[in-house]
Amino acid sequence: MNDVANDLKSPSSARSTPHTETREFRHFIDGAFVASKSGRTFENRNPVDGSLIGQVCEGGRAEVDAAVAAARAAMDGPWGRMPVTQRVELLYKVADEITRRFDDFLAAEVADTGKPVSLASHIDIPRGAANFKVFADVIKNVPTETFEMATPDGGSALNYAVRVPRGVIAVVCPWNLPLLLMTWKVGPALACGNAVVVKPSEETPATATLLGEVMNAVGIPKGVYNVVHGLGPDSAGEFLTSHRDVNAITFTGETRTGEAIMGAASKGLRPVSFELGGKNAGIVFADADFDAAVDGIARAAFVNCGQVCLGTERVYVERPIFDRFVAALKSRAEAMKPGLPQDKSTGIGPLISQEHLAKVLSYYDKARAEGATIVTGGGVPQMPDELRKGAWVQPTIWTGLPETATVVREEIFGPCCHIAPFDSEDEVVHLANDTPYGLCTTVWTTNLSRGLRMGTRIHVGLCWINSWFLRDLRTPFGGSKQSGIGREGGVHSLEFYTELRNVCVKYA
Ligand SMILES: NC(=O)C1=CN([C@@H]2O[C@H](COP(=O)(O)OP(=O)(O)OC[C@H]3O[C@@H](n4cnc5c(N)ncnc54)[C@H](O)[C@@H]3O)[C@@H](O)[C@H]2O)C=CC1
Ligand SMILES: O=C(O)/C=C/C=C(\O)C(=O)O
Repeated sequence: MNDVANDLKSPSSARSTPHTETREFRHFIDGAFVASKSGRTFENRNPVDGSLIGQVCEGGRAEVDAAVAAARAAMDGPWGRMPVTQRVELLYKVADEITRRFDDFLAAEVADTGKPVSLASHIDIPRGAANFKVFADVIKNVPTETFEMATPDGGSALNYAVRVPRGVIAVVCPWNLPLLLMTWKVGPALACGNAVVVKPSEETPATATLLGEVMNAVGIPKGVYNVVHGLGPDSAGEFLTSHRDVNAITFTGETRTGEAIMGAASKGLRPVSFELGGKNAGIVFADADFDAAVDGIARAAFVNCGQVCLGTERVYVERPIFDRFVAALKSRAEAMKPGLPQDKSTGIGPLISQEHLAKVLSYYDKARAEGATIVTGGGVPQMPDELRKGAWVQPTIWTGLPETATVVREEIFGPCCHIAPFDSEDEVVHLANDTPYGLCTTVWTTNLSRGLRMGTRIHVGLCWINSWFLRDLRTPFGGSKQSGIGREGGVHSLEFYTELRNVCVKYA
């Protein structure tokens, strides 16, 4: 899926699931782990077997106020005056400490999500470290503009731009790639000199909490990185995004949640950066390298149990290879063995929760009711007794549905896809673009001209040709239409996490 951090260490072991110990997940505010004033908590359960991992403190207005105040104080303290070179050194240390504690992060992420160790150890945790290193390098190397001008009195003036941090950034996170997506925001925010208040998903509190230990260990000043746990509406998420002393909000998650957060951000006119839902098309032309295309689409549809916003739930295959492609993808889906995260043979983990399982299964039912041919899957796999309470679901492939069918229109966020045949490039461009979303696409062809054309014709923020989820963190990342607002990555992140101030110096 992603090889950006292949140089980073792989784990030797990971704590096994199911869990026998439980623990408490506290907020991390002003450099200290604290419980909620209200004493309210909610459960964190392991989706592999439904076992209790621990209790999570539910933040209210008091915790959000305290975290935002700590972040503001950090901006007014040594952090706000720290030279960029010193900040960069600290961020390298954060990355190194994540790598040193690789096994702890891996165990925490795997317990929260149930995803296979093989996946989390190659994607989630290495990217958690890389997100700090890359943005430390970006901020160190980025120039700003200067303009010299003549003044009316015959003198001169020098204009130069400086990048200043925005201030306190709210970072609202999803559960599908918890450490990766949280640090994708926290890395550049801190590199740019901001302070953050993170609201992790209620489903995955662990790695954001663990990062608090890392921040203290390497000497990030207190108040620079804060975490408040809680839910969304009428809880920490809403309280944070509507807090008047937050200067900007960055969010990854569902489009409807993005709309709610945008409403909150409009009070006080705070800028937002949103990466939202998708209904991404995978397109396979008859001239594609067949095996590579099957491999790419299998990953795009099923990896992380289909819980990737960049995933492919609509596949269009050129008619001459349609039947062969459907058969090959069916074999790939059926070879994905569900099982314990640490088992090397495990090909697919559970969904994140019983609630999400119910949602995905409701789409499986709708597909059946609307007349789909179920090529494979369509239900829940047989699991051994000790895993029966897990959120397991079968990878599923449908054919035969019209473009108006619910599972062809709506984001499911499960390991499933509908495959339809097409007959021409114009037809497939129309089909791919016929959605309110516009996050990404993956196109498979050996015709170079066609590949280049597709790069301009599909209305998305990200277009992969003969690849999928191949990431260079310097590139612009984000969605078009209802899939997002803004771009992050490389210097584009700086556009969101800093403001450019022009300084005009008049001289004789
Ligand atoms: N990366 C993506 O694009 C993701 C998309 N999803 C989609 O969203 C669906 C629902 O999953 P959720 O985790 O419930 O996503 P969500 O968008 O509701 O939640 C994401 C984050 O936003 C917070 N949040 C929710 N409502 C909020 C509000 N009104 N104000 C401030 N913060 C709020 C949540 O607590 C969580 O931290 C999934 O079934 C999937 O379809 C979910 C996770 C990631
Ligand atoms: O590589 C990234 O930065 C992000 C990848 C995936 C998502 O954004 C997502 O699934 O939400």
